[in-house]
Amino acid sequence: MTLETGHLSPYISFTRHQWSELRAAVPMTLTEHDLVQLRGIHDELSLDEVRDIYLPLSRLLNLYVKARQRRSKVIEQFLGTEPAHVPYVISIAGSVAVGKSTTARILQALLDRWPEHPKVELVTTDGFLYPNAELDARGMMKKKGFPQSYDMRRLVNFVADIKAGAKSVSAPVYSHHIYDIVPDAEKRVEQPDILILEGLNVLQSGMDYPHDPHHVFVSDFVDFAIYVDADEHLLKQWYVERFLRFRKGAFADPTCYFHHYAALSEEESVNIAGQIWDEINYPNLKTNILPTRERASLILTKGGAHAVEQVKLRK
Ligand SMILES: Nc1ncnc2c1ncn2[C@@H]1O[C@H](COP(=O)(O)OP(=O)(O)O)[C@@H](O)[C@H]1O
Ligand SMILES: CC(C)(COP(=O)(O)O)[C@@H](O)C(=O)NCCC(=O)O
Repeated sequence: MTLETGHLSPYISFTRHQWSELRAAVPMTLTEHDLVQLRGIHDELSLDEVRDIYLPLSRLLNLYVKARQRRSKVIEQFLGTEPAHVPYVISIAGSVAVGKSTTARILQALLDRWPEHPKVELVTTDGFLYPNAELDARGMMKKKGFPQSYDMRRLVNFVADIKAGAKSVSAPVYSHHIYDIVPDAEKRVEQPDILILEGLNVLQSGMDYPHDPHHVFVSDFVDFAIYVDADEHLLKQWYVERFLRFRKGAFADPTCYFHHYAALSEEESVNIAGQIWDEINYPNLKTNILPTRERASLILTKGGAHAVEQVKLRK
C-alpha cells in the first residue's frame, strides 16, 4: 500500500495483491448459491477476480453503508425526526466497454449475500438518453453518450427523488437491441436499500453541460463513486470483441438495429466497430469521461483479460 505521490494525493494506492489481502480480515468464501449467481452474469468471469477484487470491495462497501446508517441516525436523533428510508447510492463510471455493467452486476450479487440481504437495485443512465428521433432531429445520432445526448435534469431529479426516500420512482428504459429508448417502458425503483447507478456520465458536473448549465449534479446524491479504468487500446479491443459477439448472436434478429451488420464478414465487422469506436466512443472518453476520473471515491484499473491490477481508494 502506498500513499500516492506522498501526502498530496487524495488516494491510497494498492497493488492487486495488497488489495486482495484486505479480504483476509473476514473469511469470505463463496457459497454454491453465490457461484450460480455469478456464473449467470458472465461465463468468462474469473472467480479469482471475484475473490481478489470484488469481495474486498464488497466488504468495504458494507462498512461504508453501515457508517452512513449510523450517521443518519445521529441526524434523526438531533432533529427528533422519524427514521427515513434513505437508499445508499453507489455510482459506476468509466468508458463504454470497460465493464461498467458487468461490475455493477457482480457487486449486486455480492451485496445481496450480506447477512442483512439488502434490496439492491440497478439502474443504467442510458435510459436518460434522448430518443433517437430527438437526437436525429438535432443532428446528434453520432453523439450518443456525449453530455448533450442526455436529459441530465431528468436524471438528476430521478436520483434526488430516490435519495429523498420517495416510495416509487420511475426511469425510462433504453434497449441496445433497438438502439433506442423503449416507448412506454419504465423501470420502477421502490425504496431499495442500495441503488447502483451505472453510466459513463455519473461523475459529470454542470461544467460538462455548458449547453444546459445546472447546479445540482448526480454526484450530490451519490454516496460512493467507482470509476473503472483501462488503457485505451484494451478498451477498443473489448468494444470490438463485444461487437463481434453481438454479430454472432443478437444481430441475427431482424428487430435488432444492427441486423444489417449480421451479413458482414468478420473483417468488415472489425472495421465497422473500430470506426464507431474511433468516431464516437473514443472522443467521448477523452473529452467527457476520462477528465472525471479523479472525482471518484475508488478507481479500479484493469489490465488484459479484465483483471484489475491497481486499486486507488480516496483517503
Ligand atoms: N470482469 C470481466 N471478465 C470478463 N469479461 C468482462 C468483464 N467485465 C466486462 N467484460 C466484457 O467486456 C465487455 C464490456 O463489458 P460491459 O460490462 O458490457 O461494459 P460497459 O457496461 O462498460 O459498456 C463485454 O463483452 C463483457 O462481457
Ligand atoms: C448507450 C451508451 C451511450 C452508453 O450509455 P450509459 O448507460 O453509459 O449512459 C453507449 O453504449 C453507446 O451506445 N454509444 C454510442 C456508440 C455505440 O454504438 O457504441
